[in-house]
Amino acid sequence: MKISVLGAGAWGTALAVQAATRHEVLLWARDAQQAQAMREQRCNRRYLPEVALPDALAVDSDLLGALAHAREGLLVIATPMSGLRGMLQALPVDARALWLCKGFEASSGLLGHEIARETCPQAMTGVLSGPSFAAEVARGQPTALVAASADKALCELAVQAFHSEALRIYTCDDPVGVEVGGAVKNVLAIATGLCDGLDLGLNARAALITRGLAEMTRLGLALGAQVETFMGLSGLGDLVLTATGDLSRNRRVGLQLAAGKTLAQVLAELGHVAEGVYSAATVARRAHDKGVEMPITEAVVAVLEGRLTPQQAVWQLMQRAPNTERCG
Ligand SMILES: NC(=O)C1=CN([C@@H]2O[C@H](COP(=O)(O)OP(=O)(O)OC[C@H]3O[C@@H](n4cnc5c(N)ncnc54)[C@H](OP(=O)(O)O)[C@@H]3O)[C@@H](O)[C@H]2O)C=CC1
Ligand SMILES: O=C(CO)COP(=O)(O)O
Repeated sequence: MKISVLGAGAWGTALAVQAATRHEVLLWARDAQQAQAMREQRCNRRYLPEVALPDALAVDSDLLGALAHAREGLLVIATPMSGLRGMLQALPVDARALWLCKGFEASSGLLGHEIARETCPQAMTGVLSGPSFAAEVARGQPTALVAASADKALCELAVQAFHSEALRIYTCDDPVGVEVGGAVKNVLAIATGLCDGLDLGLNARAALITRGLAEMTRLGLALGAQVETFMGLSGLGDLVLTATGDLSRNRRVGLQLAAGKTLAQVLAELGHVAEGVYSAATVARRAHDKGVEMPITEAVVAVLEGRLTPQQAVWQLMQRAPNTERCG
């Protein structure tokens, strides 16, 4: 199959490296100099320096060429959420496209499938998500993902493209739930980073993950998702990975804020996108619009906006009135 991966950050590069062992893959970078450096060095030094690019993987900065390459195959959008709309607008009308980004678009407050409905309603689109640190996928370590779309044929195409000895691709007909899980887990990973950075202990971390999952589920249900999706790879699975794994950029944001750095310092040092930083306020707003309570998310927003210190946010959460445990 011909596949074009649009976006040459850590995740796009990792998936392109994996798929290039079995398919004709082209990796598109928007920066011509970066594309040239990757071709010459056979390595993405900026975003995934530890992994060699296979000879079979083509790298280019010509977007029209990349779209034409996968005309009959699969387009994979691997930009951050902020770049998704632009990519969807560039798609051919009958494209088959999956995006990898996890978040809400900060400017509109929309999820990927809502942006696709606005920009390319005739294309066959969906999302590929789940617990997957790029470096582990690029090294061929066992990973399970979920492809979600209203279009079953697109899910099957994702399986053909990426299912392999190292990567299991499950399919799902609940793109809303899969996208809510991917977006909210990033905010909760910041929360868990804050918690661990303040050395609050393992009990506190388990409580945050569990109550965070309840927040994610509540928002998802209000937006039309299916409850089981939150027990799956894109919900609980990705939440556990990102909240506990130090490879997570979102978790690292929380850890560094707890250590007393400013958000500007943390982002400057990170060198990669941390989607939770850009999605947190939208998650809180969409929850508010639906009358959904998300106290952990609101605490993260307050810390990111500098309205509360990490310690004050913890104090505020612990002062909440006793409540019945509801998991969704
Ligand atoms: N890394 C991971 O393990 C995983 C990441 N994801 C998700 O995938 C998405 C991408 O993450 P990741 O690859 O790690 O990010 P990185 O920070 O590693 O790289 C971002 C890449 O996107 C490019 N880019 C940024 N804005 C645009 C735009 N408007 N148009 C085109 N390209 C753009 C950057 O190019 P330039 O250098 O020119 O700025 C860079 O190549 C995120 O939403 C993330 O949540 C999902 C699963 C796993
Ligand atoms: O989504 C991811 C793993 O599934 C990557 O998480 P971070 O963006 O926090 O690194």
